[in-house]
Amino acid sequence: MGTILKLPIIDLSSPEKLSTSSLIRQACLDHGFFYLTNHGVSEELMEGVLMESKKLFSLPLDEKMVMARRGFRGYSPLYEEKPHSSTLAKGDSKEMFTFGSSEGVLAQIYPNEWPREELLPLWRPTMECYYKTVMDVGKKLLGLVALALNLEENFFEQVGGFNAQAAVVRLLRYPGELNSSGEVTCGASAHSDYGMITLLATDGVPGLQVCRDKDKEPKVWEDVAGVKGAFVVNIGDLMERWTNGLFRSTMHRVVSVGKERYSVAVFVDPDPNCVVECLESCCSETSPPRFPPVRTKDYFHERFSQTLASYSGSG
Ligand SMILES: O=C(O)CCC(=O)C(=O)O
Ligand SMILES: [Fe+2]
Repeated sequence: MGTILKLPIIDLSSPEKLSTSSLIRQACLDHGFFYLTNHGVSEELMEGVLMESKKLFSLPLDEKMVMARRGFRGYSPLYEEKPHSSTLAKGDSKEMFTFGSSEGVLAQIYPNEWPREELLPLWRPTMECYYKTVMDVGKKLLGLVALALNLEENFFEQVGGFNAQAAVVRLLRYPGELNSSGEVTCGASAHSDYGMITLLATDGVPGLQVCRDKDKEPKVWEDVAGVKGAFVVNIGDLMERWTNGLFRSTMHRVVSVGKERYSVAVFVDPDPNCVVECLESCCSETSPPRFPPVRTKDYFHERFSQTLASYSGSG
């Protein structure tokens, strides 16, 4: 492991909205990563989600394959995802389970897969509770991000950037296998997240690393330590586009440390129909828009079809 990166800590419960939003602005300019504390999701719920996640991944493979991913949601077995940067011939050493809101139009287009109630009775209520609770965090946080960009607090909601039914939760299990040749084994190869913001909870096992300068060779990877009870938050590519590159969607990966690891990533993403266009407040004569407007669903379609084997784009 390399050096540990000291990330800024943002206290979501602070009543000083303006000073919190300026801390967020600085964190997004410098790192694109920060810790979020006092967010209102209880440790009990976070631990409950990790526990239920462990139970799901412990099911026999054929039981998990009944829920195999169609489109965006469901179970993805080991090695299914293979980002461009992957050096592994067989894909990332991780298995995942993705679900979204059970309510609204999107839940009809992309139906959730659930494990059988007889097998895991607490699974669905725990996950649905987590989804709803984290959406409140996402909404509050995006309000502060909007303030950090000198926009109205409800800007992202108004433009469809925040839709409490468009987020997805991804449960991850990294088996932690090590390569006998001494090479780095990636549970998640170097990538940036596609969407707006990601809220990550982990079981405390290390492995997450960021590369602050993706153009520098050789790449410098710094470790992100887990902080108990805190979310690790990072900016995604669509937010980077929105801010004309001002806020950074930082490259990151998960390396194997020889120990099994569980994490839960919540991708707070725009509504599929939301058009993401460089904000005027982030452009000027000397800094013209660097990205053309893009519809979220078209952007995701392109990105997913590059990384997921058998991606069809529909439910
Ligand atoms: O598991 C982690 O710590 C990070 C996962 C991640 O980066 C992702 O799923 O996009
Ligand atoms: Fe990621």
